[in-house]
Amino acid sequence: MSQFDESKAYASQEDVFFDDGRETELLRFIYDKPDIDEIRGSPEKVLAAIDEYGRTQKYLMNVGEDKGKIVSNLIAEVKPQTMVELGGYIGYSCILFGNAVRKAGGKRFWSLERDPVFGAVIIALVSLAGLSDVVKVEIGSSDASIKRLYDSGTLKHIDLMFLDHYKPAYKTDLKLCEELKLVTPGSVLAADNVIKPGNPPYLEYVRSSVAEKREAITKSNGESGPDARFADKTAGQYAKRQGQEQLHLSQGNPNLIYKSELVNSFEPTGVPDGVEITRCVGEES
Ligand SMILES: C[S@@+](CC[C@H](N)C(=O)[O-])C[C@H]1O[C@@H](n2cnc3c(N)ncnc32)[C@H](O)[C@@H]1O
Repeated sequence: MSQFDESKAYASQEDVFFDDGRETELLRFIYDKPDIDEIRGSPEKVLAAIDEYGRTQKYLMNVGEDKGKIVSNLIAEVKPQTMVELGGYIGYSCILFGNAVRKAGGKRFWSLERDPVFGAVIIALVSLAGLSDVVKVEIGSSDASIKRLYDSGTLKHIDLMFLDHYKPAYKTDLKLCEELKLVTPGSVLAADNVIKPGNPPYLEYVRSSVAEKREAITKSNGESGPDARFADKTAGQYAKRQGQEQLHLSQGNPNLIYKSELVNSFEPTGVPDGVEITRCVGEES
């Protein structure tokens, strides 16, 4: 793993680090820039302006340059026709990966974001970056959005999925995608924040054998709340707006065979983190 370049570190993460007005402040920061006309139509310049805000103004919970590069390289390798991200925030990963999907010849990048204000910021910045032809933003809870897009025939298969939303929902949303056959052999998953704050239930699931997953179904207790292994802060991250979270319960498809590896990297602040890259390589009958 390469060293973190401290000169590009974001401001440190505060106790309250999102949903305090900084997301709309970011829009003003970018649109007030004297070179706004040169930023228009350039994904790279929009990303640079977001990074400048994160470094000089306030922390933003973006994937950042280092982990972003891992997923961008994966996009160049997988060449997804359709990529889905769970959790868009202000659109950093959406612009970075939507641009990479377009460059790789892909057709669609879906950003599923629950918060309507964050969703509006994503739409504004995607438009500024000139990516509205490839990127579509779906506002609503990820499980409901996945089902809605599937039911309408809009989303038929996921070639590559970036998971970066409510940590306890990584596993439950993956199982929903398996059940709907959106994730099948050939699909690839990239899960953020598997070190900070960590995601033991998700890592256990994608690293399990088919036999272990079949066995786990027989022991499932049908609870719809977050797994007890998550810290309270992680389990309650969105409690201000959501109250008690309800997770979609699905048996998924335990017969899918995954090959999974951790790639170590850094948060944009320089704090160590990692991305779990999981490839669905087959299905047992
Ligand atoms: C870490 S941020 C995403 C950062 C973004 N991927 C990036 O790197 O630029 C997590 C986002 O997930 C959203 N979110 C949380 N739970 C969600 C859910 N169940 N469905 C959709 N979005 C969700 C939050 O509102 C927040 O904007």
